[in-house]
Amino acid sequence: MRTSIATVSISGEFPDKMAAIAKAGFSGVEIFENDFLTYDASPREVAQMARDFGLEITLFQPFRDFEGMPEPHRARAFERAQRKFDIMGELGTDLMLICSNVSPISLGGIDRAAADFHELGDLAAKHGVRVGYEALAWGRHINDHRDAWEIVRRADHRNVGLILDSFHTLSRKIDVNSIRSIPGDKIFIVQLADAPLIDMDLLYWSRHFRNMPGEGDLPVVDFMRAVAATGYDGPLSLEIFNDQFRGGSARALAEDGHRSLVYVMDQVRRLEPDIRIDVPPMPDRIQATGVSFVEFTTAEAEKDNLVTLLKSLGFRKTARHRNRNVDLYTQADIRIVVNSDDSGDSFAGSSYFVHGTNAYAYGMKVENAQDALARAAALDAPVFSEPRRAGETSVPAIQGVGNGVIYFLDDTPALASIWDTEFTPVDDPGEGDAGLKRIDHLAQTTHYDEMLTWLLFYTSIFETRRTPMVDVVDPGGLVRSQAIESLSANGFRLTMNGADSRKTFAGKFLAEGFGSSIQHIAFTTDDIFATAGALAALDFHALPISRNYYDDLEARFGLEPSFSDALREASILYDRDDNGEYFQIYSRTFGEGFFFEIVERRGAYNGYGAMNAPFRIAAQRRLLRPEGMPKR
Ligand SMILES: O=C(O)c1ccc(O)c(O)c1
Ligand SMILES: [Mg+2]
Repeated sequence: MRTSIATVSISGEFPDKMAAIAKAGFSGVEIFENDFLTYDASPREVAQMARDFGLEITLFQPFRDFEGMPEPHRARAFERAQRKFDIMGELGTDLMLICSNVSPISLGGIDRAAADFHELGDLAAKHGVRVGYEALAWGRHINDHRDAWEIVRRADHRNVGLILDSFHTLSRKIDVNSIRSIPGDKIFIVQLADAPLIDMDLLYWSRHFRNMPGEGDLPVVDFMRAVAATGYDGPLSLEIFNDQFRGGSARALAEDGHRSLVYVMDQVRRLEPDIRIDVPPMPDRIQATGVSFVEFTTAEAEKDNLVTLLKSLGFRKTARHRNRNVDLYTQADIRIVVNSDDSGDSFAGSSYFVHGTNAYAYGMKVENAQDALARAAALDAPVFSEPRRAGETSVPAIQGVGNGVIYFLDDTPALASIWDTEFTPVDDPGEGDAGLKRIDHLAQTTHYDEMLTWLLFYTSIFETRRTPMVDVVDPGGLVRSQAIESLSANGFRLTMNGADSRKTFAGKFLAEGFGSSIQHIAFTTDDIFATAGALAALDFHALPISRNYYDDLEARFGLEPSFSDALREASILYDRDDNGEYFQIYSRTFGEGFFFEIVERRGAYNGYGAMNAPFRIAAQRRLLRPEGMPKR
């Protein structure tokens, strides 16, 4: 598979862009003319730079307002083209993109445009180059790839072909199956971009909101299925105009881009088994069935706070690692590993050193851990391993958000028995159970501009879907929240919270913990009131919630006062929708803003209580104030 990306899609100066593009594994690059014009180097130097990075220049673009012009503009357009063809010779690329004319003085007319292209084809042939015609969704006369194809067909020149761009076709909801009847060898290059569904002007949407395939809402896979059916086997090139990306990390953007192309083609191959698709074979998206454990790294001197909190949640120390200063706390199907191993050769130790106490790793339950590793690796996820000591199992693992570790656990004997082979049981009666049953979800906090990266990471590797993004208002700014969840109930659930401002509660966590990581873990109970009672006996201190919240809740849902009193007394938050009910209790925070949540889902409630989040945040912020509560 030849992969390419336009220089506009990546932040930075020309050499930074090229370096990031090459490193992420692309075979080619589209030179966006403005990036070239504003960079102070000759075309030959740029050609050399691309060669040095091992990149083919797949396309030079865009050339604007060419076809259907009245004289003298028409003659000038040909002169301009000739100049660009000369530059292309020096750049060492043979393909130029001509986007459909937007000029108000352009005349229109399919045959006029075809005649212009035929003549341009002759000029291109003299220069040993080819031109491809792309219908901009907002083109003056041509805004549909079917019309662009008709012009190319009538131009009937071997140096003139069609360029397809998923955004222009999909933004106008043009039937992608119309692509299937175009000969593959007349499609000179295919550009791919996705975008979130936003109802706005097409040009503005295209220039500011495009994103990588799989990050948005457009059916890019259907588009590519149709392209694949034509027999097209040229480069797949990303062309992403995005305001946020312009200021993002070149390396991360290039990596996301490469992952998105591999992911698209993997899906196309599964949906079109009879078409040869050149993408490395890999297992299908991995079904995650839950979280088997979460591991905290901490230090001996610091672990008491965490352990006290765990005990107040009804956890009991049930085992200790045979070789290391690592304890296992359990309750029903929940395992919390507390790692204060400071022997110096462990990743846990270095994570503690950088971030302090944090939930740096978790174990994901999958059917086949090796398959999970293979798929993640094929999608460019960093494979994680560290030195093992005698008697320790190597668990397949990758690194994800904030370099945190995701271990894959399945039922093969070595992995299923790890808690027995690596740990020795401890006889600690504990102080009582709180009725917590399993991990409902993990919540990862990231910088807002990393959210798309991690959404793509999770949805491309695992069989998950993302829920719509919700805005959570924190008095210090907006936090955007989106969940990633398995398609089956009781599978894997994770929420991502993206913070822009360090004045938000989530933003403070990022700033003080030095980066993205798990900020909270939610456990399930089957009986929230019984759990609240048990927690009180364990000296657990729930996050206190304001009285105003309960007054509003009662009014909003028409609750019985006795019911809302019971919620208030136990500091339980409540939500309800057509599917069922949701109850939440939060712990107070520890460390740099980490906390636990306990939830009960009744009926088929499938959300995360988003409307309660501002109340939770306000309560957490109140506790952050040194005096606790404002003076009256
Ligand atoms: O927004 C534009 O002008 C523009 C230019 C070139 C392209 O290939 C494209 O898809 C859009
Ligand atoms: Mg384009």
